[in-house]
Amino acid sequence: MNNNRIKNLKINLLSDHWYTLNKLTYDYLQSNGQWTEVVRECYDKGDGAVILLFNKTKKTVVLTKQFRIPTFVNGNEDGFLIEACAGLLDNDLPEDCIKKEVKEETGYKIEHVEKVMEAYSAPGAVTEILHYFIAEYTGDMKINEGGGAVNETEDIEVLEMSFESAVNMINTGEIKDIKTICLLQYAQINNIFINS
Ligand SMILES: Nc1nc2c(ncn2[C@@H]2O[C@H](COP(=O)(O)OP(=O)(O)O[C@H]3O[C@H](CO)[C@@H](O)[C@H](O)[C@@H]3O)[C@@H](O)[C@H]2O)c(=O)[nH]1
Ligand SMILES: [Mg+2]
Repeated sequence: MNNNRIKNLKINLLSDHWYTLNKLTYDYLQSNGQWTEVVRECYDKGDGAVILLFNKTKKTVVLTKQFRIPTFVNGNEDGFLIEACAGLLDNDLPEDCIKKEVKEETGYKIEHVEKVMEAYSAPGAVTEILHYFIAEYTGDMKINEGGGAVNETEDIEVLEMSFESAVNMINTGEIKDIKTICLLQYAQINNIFINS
């Protein structure tokens, strides 16, 4: 951390029941030359990784569907969200984390992943940086049903659909998850079904 426009950073813990919510107080040097005290709440749930699994021959992708309570209390009628497979890093490297999540959530055992970008998920309030990957999958890589880690009470449906329908679901609003939209649009822009 290195920025001569902030000083006196104080961190006060508000909650650490599961992840960590802190209140950060700091002095910020505005562009007009004045120092002002700023208070911001900052939610630290760790960093994560996400992946778009795609099959070039079938022109399909594998996505997941699960209940997401924050969306249920904010306009998502049944609370179920279609997402690219993703997980929290815990203490793993992003590449190791995403291979583990793919196996747990979708049942595919993948060896090769390609990192395509990193991005902050919600920089005004959440610390998370997300590592974005793509990888090819084939039927013979399927080693179990997926569905998520039982001991974490995950209940994940695995969806395989054409890339075209997935992209169309962004337009219809059936896909409304930012990391998933980013990856599908990355795939479109970079023609991954043709080039990679
Ligand atoms: N008991 C309890 N369990 C929790 C809580 N919050 C999360 N969990 C559990 O922690 C596990 C997290 O599962 P992962 O697959 O590792 O993460 P994820 O929820 O899919 O998160 C991914 O998507 C997020 C949303 O887009 C990303 O923010 C995140 O970085 C990651 O990519 C799940 O079993 C979930 O039930 C909580 O407050 N209490
Ligand atoms: Mg997950």
